[in-house]
Amino acid sequence: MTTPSVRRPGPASSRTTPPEGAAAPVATGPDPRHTTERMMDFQGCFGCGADAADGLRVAHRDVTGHEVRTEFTVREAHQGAPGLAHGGLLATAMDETLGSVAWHLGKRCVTGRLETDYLAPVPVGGVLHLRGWCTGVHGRKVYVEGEGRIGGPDGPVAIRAAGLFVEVPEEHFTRDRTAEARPAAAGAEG
Ligand SMILES: CCCCCCCCCC(=O)SCCNC(=O)CCNC(=O)[C@H](O)C(C)(C)COP(=O)(O)OP(=O)(O)OC[C@H]1O[C@@H](n2cnc3c(N)ncnc32)[C@H](O)[C@@H]1OP(=O)(O)O
Repeated sequence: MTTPSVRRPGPASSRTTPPEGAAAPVATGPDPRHTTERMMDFQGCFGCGADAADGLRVAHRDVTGHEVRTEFTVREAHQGAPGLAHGGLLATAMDETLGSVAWHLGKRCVTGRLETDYLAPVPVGGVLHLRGWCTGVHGRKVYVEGEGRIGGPDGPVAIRAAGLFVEVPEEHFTRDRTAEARPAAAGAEG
């Protein structure tokens, strides 16, 4: 008797697949991280920032065209089950990598949607080799896919992902959101 193979579709759903008419990825300007002093000085990112004491310290290794390579070293503090990386943190490392693809294309983006498939556990002490690439651009929407491999850049795939990143103005990061963050008044409609 042959064992039926498990069907593993690609990571992208209809919401993370570029629609008909989407443009091929082309850089439309400099990386917005390098265009203002505020961004150039910013090291607080939980994904990659040197000033984020408890951050993941995802290391950006290489950019080729619309493809980015990073590495995430899994430490004890990143455990979910004993000895293994927490899936949410692996998704964060992937978010960092895929988001960076959009920024390298000159697009100041935030994550609108992130989809992940977990194919193999990632052990503490291991290095996840991540790769993200753009699959298309449609208006403000940047479509990105990625994978993370263990044991080396050509090792087995442990995680796959697809994301939709949405371009926002600089004001998205500078606006005073204090009032929005306050608890809603008692009796107010949600
Ligand atoms: C320092 C640099 C670091 C670089 C790496 C960064 C990695 C980390 C990235 C992050 O963690 S970002 C933080 C997490 N994400 C957020 O906080 C985003 C919160 N959401 C929003 O702010 C807004 O919902 C958003 C800006 C995404 C969209 O709101 P808008 O009012 O600007 O636009 P709109 O809602 O009209 O959506 C624009 C288009 O995107 C589509 N869209 C938005 N969210 C979607 C979604 N979730 N699924 C599918 N489509 C979506 C939407 O349908 C629409 O499509 P069309 O143009 O075809 O009409």
